[in-house]
Amino acid sequence: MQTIDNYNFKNKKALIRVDFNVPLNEKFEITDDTRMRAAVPTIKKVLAGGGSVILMSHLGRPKNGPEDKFSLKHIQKHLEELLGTPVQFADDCIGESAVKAAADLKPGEVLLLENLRFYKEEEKGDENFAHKLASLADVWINDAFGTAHRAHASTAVIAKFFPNDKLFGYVMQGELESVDKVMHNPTRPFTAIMGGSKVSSKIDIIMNLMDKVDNLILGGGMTYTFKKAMGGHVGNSICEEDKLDLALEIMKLAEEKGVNLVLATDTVAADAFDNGANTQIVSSMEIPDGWEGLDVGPESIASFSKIIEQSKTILWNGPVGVFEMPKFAVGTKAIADAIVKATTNGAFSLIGGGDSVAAINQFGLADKVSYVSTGGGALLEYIEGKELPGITAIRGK
Ligand SMILES: Nc1ncnc2c1ncn2[C@@H]1O[C@H](COP(=O)(O)OP(=O)(O)O)[C@@H](O)[C@H]1O
Ligand SMILES: O=C(OP(=O)(O)O)[C@H](O)COP(=O)(O)O
Repeated sequence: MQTIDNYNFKNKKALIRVDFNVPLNEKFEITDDTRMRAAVPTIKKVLAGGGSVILMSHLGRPKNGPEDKFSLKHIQKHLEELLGTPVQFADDCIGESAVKAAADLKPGEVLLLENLRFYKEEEKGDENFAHKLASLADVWINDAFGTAHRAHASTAVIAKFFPNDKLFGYVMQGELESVDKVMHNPTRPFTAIMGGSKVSSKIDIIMNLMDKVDNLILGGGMTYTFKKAMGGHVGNSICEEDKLDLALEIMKLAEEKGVNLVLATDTVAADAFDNGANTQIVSSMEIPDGWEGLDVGPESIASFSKIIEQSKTILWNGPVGVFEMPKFAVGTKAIADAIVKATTNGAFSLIGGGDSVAAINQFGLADKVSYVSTGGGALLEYIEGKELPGITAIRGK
């Protein structure tokens, strides 16, 4: 199989689908460039091999054609800094300016195309649009893991125009290797920590993990749906009343499959959803009226940490408290610390999902775990066992 490592890029134009969908502030400054930094090795590999690079990406979700706030020109300068080389910019992705800039591109040069989603054909997976993109280059590299769950023109449909010249980039390779290691070949014990606000948004993953993990730690807002289902009193805590039966079903399934399902036993309850709220530590089964659980308590932190530190494979998705407020970030920080400790002792740890990645970055611990995914929705769908169009386009079914 052709890979980015054995492909001969000499004098070839490589069209790389990257996920440069980075957050920008009101001054159009990049507030988190993780996805851009991740793409650098693939770009450098092509350049070092004597090829030229044409980068294409979406940014945000423009709905009505070109709009300055969604223009990729906002990231051009920072990309030049990351690559240490000039980056040309075409103000279109398929029109005359793109065609001319691509045709004039010399080995060693980099061209960034304008936002793909300025054309509705991108999200529609339009074949003619994909063909126009494909005509710009000799080889297509998909390195947009964060967008691999979208069957769009540039992420999937375009593959048919490169039957012998389609490759995964290093981001894709790294993500797939990490998830496969965790999901198909875990060293045991394997512990998954699932947090976040609702059980309904995590149910498919929980079910898929049930056949694979030894320990399943459930934290965050979803805890209270379980506690209520068990006959507890959850006060004002977030709780999905229509998912009580589902919670009981999950507990029963865990028992049948021999999975050690671990829920918080104590909770940091607050009298308001506010960093300045009054707090008290209470049993997760007995949260007083007028109070809501916003973080796990010290007893839960101790039991979660012990399990995590003894694990050899760890998957973490979703904060176990409202970590955006410092007062309720203690549990999530403790999880991160335990994962770092386990990793230092030889465990393989994969962190993914928008908010858990934001949390690990906020704590400055991203480089102390084995792998931090660049995918949010894409990673979750992959862990759920779904087929991702951006992967199938290259690997086949
Ligand atoms: N006890 C809680 N009550 C309310 N919200 C919570 C609680 N614990 C965590 N959350 C919230 O859950 C959100 C993350 O949920 P989710 O999107 O499912 O996670 P991820 O993005 O990591 O997949 C965070 O904004 C966090 O504040
Ligand atoms: O940021 C992204 O996904 P994520 O918010 O799930 O991490 C990707 O760039 C995909 O964007 P989309 O969800 O607008 O298709």
